Amino acid sequence: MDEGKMDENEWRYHGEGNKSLVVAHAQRCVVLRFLKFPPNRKKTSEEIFQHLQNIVDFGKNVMKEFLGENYVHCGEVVQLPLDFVKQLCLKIQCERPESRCDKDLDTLSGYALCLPNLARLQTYQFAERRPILCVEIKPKCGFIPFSSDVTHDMKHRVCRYCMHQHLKVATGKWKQISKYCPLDLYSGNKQRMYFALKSLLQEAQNNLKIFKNGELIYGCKDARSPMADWSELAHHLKPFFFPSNGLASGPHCTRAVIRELVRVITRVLLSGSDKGRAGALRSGPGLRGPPVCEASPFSRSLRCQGKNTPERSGLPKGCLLYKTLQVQMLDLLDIEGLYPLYRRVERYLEEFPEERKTLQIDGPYDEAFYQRLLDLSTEDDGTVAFALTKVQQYRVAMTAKDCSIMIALSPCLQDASSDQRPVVPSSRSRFAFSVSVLDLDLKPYESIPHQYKLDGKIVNYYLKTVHAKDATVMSTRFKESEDCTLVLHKV
Ligand SMILES: O=P(O)(O)O[C@@H]1[C@@H](OP(=O)(O)O)[C@H](OP(=O)(O)O)[C@H](O)[C@H](OP(=O)(O)O)[C@H]1OP(=O)(O)O
Ligand SMILES: Nc1ncnc2c1ncn2[C@@H]1O[C@H](COP(=O)(O)OP(=O)(O)OP(=O)(O)O)[C@@H](O)[C@H]1O
Repeated sequence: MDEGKMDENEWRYHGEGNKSLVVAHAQRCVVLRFLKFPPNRKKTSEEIFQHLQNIVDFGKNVMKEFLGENYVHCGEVVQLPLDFVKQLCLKIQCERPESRCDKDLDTLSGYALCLPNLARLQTYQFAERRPILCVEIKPKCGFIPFSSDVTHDMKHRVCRYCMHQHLKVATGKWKQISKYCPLDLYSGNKQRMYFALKSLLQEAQNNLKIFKNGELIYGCKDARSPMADWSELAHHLKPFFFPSNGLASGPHCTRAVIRELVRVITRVLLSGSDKGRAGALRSGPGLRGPPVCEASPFSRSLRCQGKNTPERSGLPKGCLLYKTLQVQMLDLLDIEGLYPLYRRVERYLEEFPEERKTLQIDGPYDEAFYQRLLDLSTEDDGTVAFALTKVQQYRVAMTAKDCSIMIALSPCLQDASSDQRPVVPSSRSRFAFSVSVLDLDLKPYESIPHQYKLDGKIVNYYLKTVHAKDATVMSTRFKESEDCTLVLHKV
């Protein structure tokens, strides 16, 4: 990229989250990722540069190690002309969802991250002529805490995502409770994974987006977004899954197309070679905690039918979901066990503020930082060193609980080789695919007290309002017979 000759008209708004905003180049397969801040939050250009460089270093030295070279794209920090950034900011403002406009794009430093556009197959530098479908999933935390520091029994039975849903609906963030449960997606059991993916398609919230040729065609910006339209989605997807077949339109076609999509995504999620050092964590967290969440409609429906709980995770060890789960499980103590250790580090820093640098609280995220994450002992010897290791592991785990997985699918031409990229078959076509992870920014040390308070709020709200009315909730969630229909489909 020639930073000297930047033209805002060559870039389009692509998407944003709570902390960054992304624009995509119209022709080339690259994006620029800018940081966002609340208005009046003054950060120097040097601080912003350092923040971005930390993101790159953390990706390179930690996440690539855990998740594997092929899945992680760190990008590089670029310096852009300030005039270009200001014009770009004005140009895209009207496309930003209102709910995200509480923060402004950083137009003062001129720094951004340049990354491959993961909504297209990233092995090519230039946009391919072949159509590309991309599914982005933010799976969230895939396990139930196993720590003995947990004080509410409910946290050992219902996962955080399912509990948090109720608070989110009560506060107006989303309109309705999703049937998605991360434990179903991470189960490795195909039926549970189908159910999880279908639930995401029904109620995408911020957990699912679909792009066609880099354009968002499915996803939900906020609670005011219109209801998801499956027939419109199927219309977009039909040429991918039934390319030369005159499948009639209508509900039958919609169902067939959605089913193909769900099957292909499941296969891709279960694929993968065992590269990366998540294995370094295998002797540690392992598969602990209950295998199902009591609030998941899938497990509830099995119980309704008098069937046993489904089997424990069958995720293949090489797949990205497995590796992500291993990193999430670095949260060995749960926030309840971690918070006192955070307080210990805080007290130490109050006494010796100059030590903040030595403790690598704000980086550098280098090889030494990575090596310390591999110490999985939970025996507290009362030292600051022990507390610090657990705090840093918690931050890394929280990062893995909030990252997104991008799956890019490109139809293979009949009998053509796929340029050595992996291929996934569907019933009427084949796709070359790539899987990547995004949003691997290490969670800040300062967010720990917020996590502690939020955890209490989520559990208390669930206990007070939902669990008390459990019988009612259960009957409403099971009015729709399709919950069971999916379970009964042969895989
Ligand atoms: O706490 P959670 O689980 O609600 O996660 C937050 C996300 O909300 P979600 O529940 O996924 O809708 C939240 O996503 P949204 O802004 O709601 O789309 C952010 O990802 C937030 O991370 P950060 O503070 O921007 O680094 C996330 O905060 P962290 O907890 O990961 O720091
Ligand atoms: N390299 C990329 N290629 C294509 N799209 C991307 C890329 N990076 C980010 N995006 C898109 O931009 C959106 C916002 O990016 P990201 O999730 O990194 O924002 P964030 O503000 O850090 O998120 P959060 O709200 O979780 O803190 C993503 O959901 C994704 O759709």
